[in-house]
Amino acid sequence: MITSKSTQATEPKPILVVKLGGSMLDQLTEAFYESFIELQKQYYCIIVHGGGPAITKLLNKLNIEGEFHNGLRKTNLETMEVVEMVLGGSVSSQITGNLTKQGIKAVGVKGSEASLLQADYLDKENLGFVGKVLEVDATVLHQLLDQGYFPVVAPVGKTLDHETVNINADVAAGAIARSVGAEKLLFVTDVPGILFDNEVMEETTPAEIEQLIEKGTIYGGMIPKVHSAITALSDHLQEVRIVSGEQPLMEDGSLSGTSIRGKRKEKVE
Ligand SMILES: Nc1ncnc2c1ncn2[C@@H]1O[C@H](COP(=O)(O)OP(=O)(O)O)[C@@H](O)[C@H]1O
Ligand SMILES: CC(=O)N[C@@H](CCC(=O)OP(=O)(O)O)C(=O)O
Repeated sequence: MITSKSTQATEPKPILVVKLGGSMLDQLTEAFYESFIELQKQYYCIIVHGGGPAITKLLNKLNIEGEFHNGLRKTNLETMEVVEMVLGGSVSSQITGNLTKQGIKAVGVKGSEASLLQADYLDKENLGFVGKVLEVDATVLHQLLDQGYFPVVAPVGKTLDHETVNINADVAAGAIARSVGAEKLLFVTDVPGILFDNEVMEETTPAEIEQLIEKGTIYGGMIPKVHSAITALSDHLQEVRIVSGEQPLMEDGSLSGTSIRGKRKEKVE
């Protein structure tokens, strides 16, 4: 006999958005995934994941050339098919599978579905099917959270002409955090925080970050992370953290890595 189990709407809690970097995905331990059990007692949790290395691996296997411009993958139609397959398929399943093992009701959601990530081309001529976020319709996320599910979002978007586009996962995470009114945003990556002279900076500000980028201390994949962090900061979301995926996340999600706080400048993209 088929039995059905309905879920109950849960009590109001703040929202925590966690961006899982592709750099770290294969190294995340069971203890790391287990930490979401505790985190869920305090927060509604949403994961937005990357998967750059997994995309590159499959492109290489298929002998499709990859090319990056300023950290963004040039994406033609053929590449886009692989991006969607990897992010919305294998990577999403890897994460939801690991959460499910912990008894968490994880559900994979593609940003291109349910109007979640409405996008436009960032620079169609030079980058092809790479998107920038125009608008986030977070209804599907709120519905899932209300019903006790844990959304795991793949960073692909849909343009007004109904094409699927590839969105940098840091950018997608920042946009989603702002749209859902998250109280906390964590970027989980392969370094213990923002490094300065080989030391982890415990805290920094948008103004200091701009100087560190100018000096070349912050470069490469850390740039979209800090820019997305700065863009996400608001009266509601007063702190963003960049943390390592090597340890389980702390229960209050705040005890390690680099804390970014402070007012953002008017126009940081
Ligand atoms: N100041 C910095 N501190 C730490 N990491 C930095 C810094 N500047 C650049 N990086 C680079 O950023 C990388 C993390 O970004 P990225 O590779 O895109 O990871 P992810 O896949 O987690 O998004 C680090 O591995 C490091 O090489
Ligand atoms: C436009 C663009 O570059 N998209 C990224 C999407 C995945 C991503 O951002 O993954 P990480 O977080 O692992 O870097 C890409 O194709 O690699």
